[in-house]
Amino acid sequence: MTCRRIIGLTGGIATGKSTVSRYLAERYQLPILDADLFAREAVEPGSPILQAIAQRYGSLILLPGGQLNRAQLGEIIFNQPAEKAWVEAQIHPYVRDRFTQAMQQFPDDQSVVQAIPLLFEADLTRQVSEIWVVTCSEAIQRQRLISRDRLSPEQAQARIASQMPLAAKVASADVVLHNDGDRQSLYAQVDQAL
Ligand SMILES: CC(C)(COP(=O)(O)OP(=O)(O)OC[C@H]1O[C@@H](n2cnc3c(N)ncnc32)[C@H](O)[C@@H]1O)[C@@H](O)C(=O)NCCC(=O)NCCS
Ligand SMILES: Nc1ncnc2c1ncn2[C@@H]1O[C@H](COP(=O)(O)OP(=O)(O)OP(=O)(O)O)[C@@H](O)[C@H]1O
Repeated sequence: MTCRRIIGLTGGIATGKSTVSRYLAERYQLPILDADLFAREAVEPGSPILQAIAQRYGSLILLPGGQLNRAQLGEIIFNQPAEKAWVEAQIHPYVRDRFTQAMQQFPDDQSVVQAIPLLFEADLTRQVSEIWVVTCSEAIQRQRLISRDRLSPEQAQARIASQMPLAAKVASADVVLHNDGDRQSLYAQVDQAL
């Protein structure tokens, strides 16, 4: 019998998922598969998905080097739900396939962390064996988002509002990590959960 754990790590935007996954990788040597990285891969220059995006929004959605202008696409999708749905319909199937493919490289008994911001929204909960939700108060979330991504309060609010409410994610979690304090307090909760 294997005692493999496939940890689905999620939470709200800027609540601390990457901080937890970095710690799990460094302290416990757990492999991390990151949906945000796969989603970036999906829109690399030359990819059919980036071509479809440029066709829909015009070439101004591309930077001079041909890369996606992420700030501009963010402005579109976090303010227009129908465009968010269209972009997700392009990118999510690619991300799903990448998870399936990436999992094949691990032996059956290897525990793995899947960091997926939209674990619930994209209905990916069945591919993990337990769900960890990183949460914090909305005031702290907004402040961390504004400082990290240099957003206005309105932009930060639109991004937070575009996700399922954090309380609903917390209610469906197997493990809840409260990230209102310092990093050491967050790491202590991770140690406990493992
Ligand atoms: C809009 C984009 C270009 C903004 O890029 P940017 O570099 O500013 O942010 P980044 O990709 O690092 O994402 C930061 C965070 O935003 C949140 N977020 C990203 N996409 C979404 C979305 N579709 N819905 C809600 N929240 C989202 C997540 O919490 C994520 O961790 C980018 O997020 C994107 O391509 N999103 C659509 C693809 C997607 O759904 N990705 C989520 C993982 S599958
Ligand atoms: N306990 C903490 N104390 C202070 N700063 C923190 C703490 N936890 C996270 N941060 C900072 O808050 C910001 C958001 O954290 P992080 O990038 O880990 O969130 P995330 O959930 O991965 O975000 P996203 O959904 O946007 O990918 C980062 O700048 C990070 O350094």
